[in-house]
Amino acid sequence: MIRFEQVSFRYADTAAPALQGVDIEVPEGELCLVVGPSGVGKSTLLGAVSGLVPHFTGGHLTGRVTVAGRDTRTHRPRELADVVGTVGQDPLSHFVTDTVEDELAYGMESLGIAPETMRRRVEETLDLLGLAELRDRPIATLSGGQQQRVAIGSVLTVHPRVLVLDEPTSALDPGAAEEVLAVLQRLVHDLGTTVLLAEHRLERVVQYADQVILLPSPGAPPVVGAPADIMAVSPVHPPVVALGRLAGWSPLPLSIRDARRAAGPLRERLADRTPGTSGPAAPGELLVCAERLGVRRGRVEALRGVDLAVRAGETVALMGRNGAGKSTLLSTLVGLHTPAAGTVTVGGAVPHRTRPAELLRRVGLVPQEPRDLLYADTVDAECAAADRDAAAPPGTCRGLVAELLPGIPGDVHPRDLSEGQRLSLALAIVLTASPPVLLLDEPTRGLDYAAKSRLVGQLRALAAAGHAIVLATHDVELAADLAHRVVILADGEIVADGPAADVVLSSPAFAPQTAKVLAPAPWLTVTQVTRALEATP
Ligand SMILES: Nc1ncnc2c1ncn2[C@@H]1O[C@H](COP(=O)(O)OP(=O)(O)OP(=O)(O)O)[C@@H](O)[C@H]1O
Ligand SMILES: Nc1ncnc2c1ncn2[C@@H]1O[C@H](COP(=O)(O)OP(=O)(O)OP(=O)(O)O)[C@@H](O)[C@H]1O
Repeated sequence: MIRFEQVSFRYADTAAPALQGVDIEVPEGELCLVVGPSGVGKSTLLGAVSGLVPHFTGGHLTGRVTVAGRDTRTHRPRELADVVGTVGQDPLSHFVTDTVEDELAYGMESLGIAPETMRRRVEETLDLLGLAELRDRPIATLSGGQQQRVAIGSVLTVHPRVLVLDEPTSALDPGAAEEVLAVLQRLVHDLGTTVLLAEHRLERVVQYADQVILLPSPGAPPVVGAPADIMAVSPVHPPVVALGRLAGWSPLPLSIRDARRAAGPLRERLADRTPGTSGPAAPGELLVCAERLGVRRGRVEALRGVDLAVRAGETVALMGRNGAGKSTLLSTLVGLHTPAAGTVTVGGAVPHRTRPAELLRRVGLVPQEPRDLLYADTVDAECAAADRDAAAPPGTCRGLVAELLPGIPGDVHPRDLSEGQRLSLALAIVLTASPPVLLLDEPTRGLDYAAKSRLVGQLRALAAAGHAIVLATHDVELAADLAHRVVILADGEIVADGPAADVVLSSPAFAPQTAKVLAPAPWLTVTQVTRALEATP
């Protein structure tokens, strides 16, 4: 259904090819997963299938890509739209209408599908993706995850034969991610749809894949094979595979269920050991304080009666369903919303009444969309500006970028970075100022496991140095690894607030893979298990 014949591709004005020697075939009715480190070329590969590469990106493509027999070089994306449905990494840039319902219908309208079929499919999709209550909403007022649901829905309604999805679950809460993957699997099984999907959070997807395409390093040809075979050698792999490799399980399990079956001996070896405690060394001064906080966004009561206290040295993960109010809480802490009720202070200042320049010295936010933070023409200029703004020694920001994700060129436009590269840049800019309170909205979108673990290392060091860190995340593995405390928001209210281990272990939705495999023992991460096995008994 999708065929690459000796494909290489180079973006204009770049030295190295983004893709080289790609010779692969995806049969009809398969779910094929594209994996590999950040910036390796996954989005580029997907773009070559939907025709965005090279028609919209420019650059030079050699070899041949065909989809359902159509050559994507001679067919523009519009001429492929009846066969290929695409969801990109940045849904906002793809929306063509204003409201949820119009967006779901748009693709069908442009293909001339009958009105009664359109009505039915819109209703089905609203239910399927939990969007019914939001049907009349302007898309611009939706939360990040709600927007991603609309983007997915808008391609599903068309029933294309091929779906190309670039990190489709990156902004979804764990429950919604599972639902979307169940829907995709049903399309593959029942309708013979072919799905090509790139994803970093392999724990969410690898068990659904028929085939895995691994891009091991930039410009290297892909390695293709059965999921278990590729996971045995892949530099990127989910915690369940890391556990399996550590314990020498064969065959290598990809699902929690298979791992639990193999885990008996490991459980015994761990029986008399305990994971170290993960509290902050000594929680210090109160840096963030919200009391009975209420915030309205348009007609929506986005936060209600929120009490939150965060002290120096603490790392708090904010979790909860899409639209629960996580981003609203973070942006209120940097003064972007005036509370409708209650009080809020950050480092002793009232955010919405404090001048931005003054507030910057107390608190920094890495927004959900890193682009909101970037305005210079090159990575180097962006870094130089960050050093100046923060009065940091020249080179500080560039050094942080290199530490988070090596290999990002200095002379490219931030617009031309991959998703993970752009996020690393935004993180580095905020870390340059090293504010006492650090807020991060979904800080691991687009990051590979190695980049994520370097980020965890840096944030741990900042917490140990007395910074207070609050991060909104759907990444249960990140929360389990990094957070001292987990706070769960539901519909604008706090419904749980406690030590990370207690909160994530008490709910299957928020439990990391290691915990599920080794339950009831309270292990959260592969790192904890590795350390315990290495320690002499
Ligand atoms: N328009 C462009 N112009 C120049 N270089 C580009 C452009 N788009 C992407 N690149 C570069 O091509 C390489 C591959 O990018 P791509 O977005 O395909 O990676 P990716 O594997 O999808 O990354 P991520 O996991 O971070 O989303 C990166 O080094 C990126 O900087
Ligand atoms: N400008 C706006 N006008 C009206 N409602 C809004 C606006 N912005 C956000 N909302 C609503 O406020 C609620 C909280 O949104 P928020 O972005 O804080 O959620 P979130 O927990 O961060 O979600 P996600 O996990 O999807 O990022 C949602 O129901 C959202 O639809």
